[in-house]
Amino acid sequence: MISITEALQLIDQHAAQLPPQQVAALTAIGCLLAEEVASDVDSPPHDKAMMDGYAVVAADLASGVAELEVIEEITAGNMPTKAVARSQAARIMTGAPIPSGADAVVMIEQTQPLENNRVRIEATGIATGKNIMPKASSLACGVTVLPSGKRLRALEVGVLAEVGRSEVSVVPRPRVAVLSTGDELVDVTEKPGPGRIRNSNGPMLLAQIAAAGGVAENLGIARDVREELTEKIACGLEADILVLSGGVSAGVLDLVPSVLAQQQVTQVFHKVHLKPGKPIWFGKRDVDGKTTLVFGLPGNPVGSLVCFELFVRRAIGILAGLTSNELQSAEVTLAETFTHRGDRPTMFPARWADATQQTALPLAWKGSADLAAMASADLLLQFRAGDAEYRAGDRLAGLIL
Ligand SMILES: Nc1nc2c(c(=O)[nH]1)N[C@H]1C(S)=C(S)[C@@H](COP(=O)(O)OP(=O)(O)OC[C@H]3O[C@@H](n4cnc5c(N)ncnc54)[C@H](O)[C@@H]3O)O[C@H]1N2
Ligand code: MOO
Repeated sequence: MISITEALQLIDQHAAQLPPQQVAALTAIGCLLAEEVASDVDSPPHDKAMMDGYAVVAADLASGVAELEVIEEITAGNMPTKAVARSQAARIMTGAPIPSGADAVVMIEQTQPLENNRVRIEATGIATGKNIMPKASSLACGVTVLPSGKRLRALEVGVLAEVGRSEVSVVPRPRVAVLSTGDELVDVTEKPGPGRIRNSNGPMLLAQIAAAGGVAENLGIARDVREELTEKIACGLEADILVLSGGVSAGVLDLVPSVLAQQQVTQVFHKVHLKPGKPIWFGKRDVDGKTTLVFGLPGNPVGSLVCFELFVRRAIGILAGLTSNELQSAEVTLAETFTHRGDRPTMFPARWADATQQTALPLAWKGSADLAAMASADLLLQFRAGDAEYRAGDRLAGLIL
């Protein structure tokens, strides 16, 4: 059986960044930019008023007081039609182009309208450039605004819009299909009959995929029947990653590994020295230039959750172009003494013990099938194999949920 570290190394070896795709900028939040984006405009496109007021010749305000002739009104979106000469002013709104001849803007609050298109201004410190943003001072046409490799946030979508880009080339979100297997499973909408339980792993995995930046595809439930599994797995192999839940340990109905082998999925590893999640299966299919990574997650809900957070999330990250920095796990401090018993390294649910999320406390937890207790968990703490007493202040690897 391999270790968690070896399993992660194998995933790193077999997962590769997806080829870039042109997508709508609005759908690209969280994606890695796969091109250099340059501006096709100057920003601002003209010397622009930064205040509502009057465009003036600064020299007219040298004494701090002036009465000027108002020659026109310029609103944002319109071009001036007249030049401003000495002793003249143009009424101007924020964002509007500065008329030729004017070299400063006086705020409306420092002015008083007079009869016959005249204005009185009382304002000190009106020098050339006052309240004007020069053309192209934010961005010049042709200049790179976003480098390739930048992760897109909402603000980058704004920058893309400013430079006329509604579509952009990015490393796309991986498509991840989920198939829950097991005769005992009923859909969330059904009341389970005798011997049956609801399929909680399916919806949980779909939600985990979305949270990890993947595009989730629901393949529903497959019975432990070879034909049904074969058909649904074939469908799932169209995705970038296929995640199966259940049927990977050693039960009589655990058909998943053999159905995968039939469909040209090659096993990379089966079973990791880990609790919960030991029976995890990982493989890869390379057919006609199309690669699909396949994870068979243990059916026990916490095993499924943990294996997703440890392994599938990492694979999604690599396909989406995350850097090794972004893939790193956190280190946290144990808040109280804790004795851990077990023969496998264990991902143990814990909650934050302080508001600054520095120290953590393990929860009361009944093991791999106890999903309900997980609802109080903020993170998973990694304890090593073997019985050991940990002290308050000990540093442990933590996986934040
Ligand atoms: N002889 C062995 N038996 C088992 C081993 C082993 O190594 N040798 N490993 C144990 C461990 S650890 C786990 S975890 C489970 C994993 O088994 P499978 O992945 O084959 O999963 P199933 O047997 O189908 O189910 C296990 C458990 O989880 C429940 N389940 C399954 N799917 C769902 C779902 N979608 N939603 C909610 N709950 C689900 C299922 O009813 C079972 O109770 O094997 C141990 N046995
Ligand atoms: O390792 Mo299994 O996932 O306990 O329960």
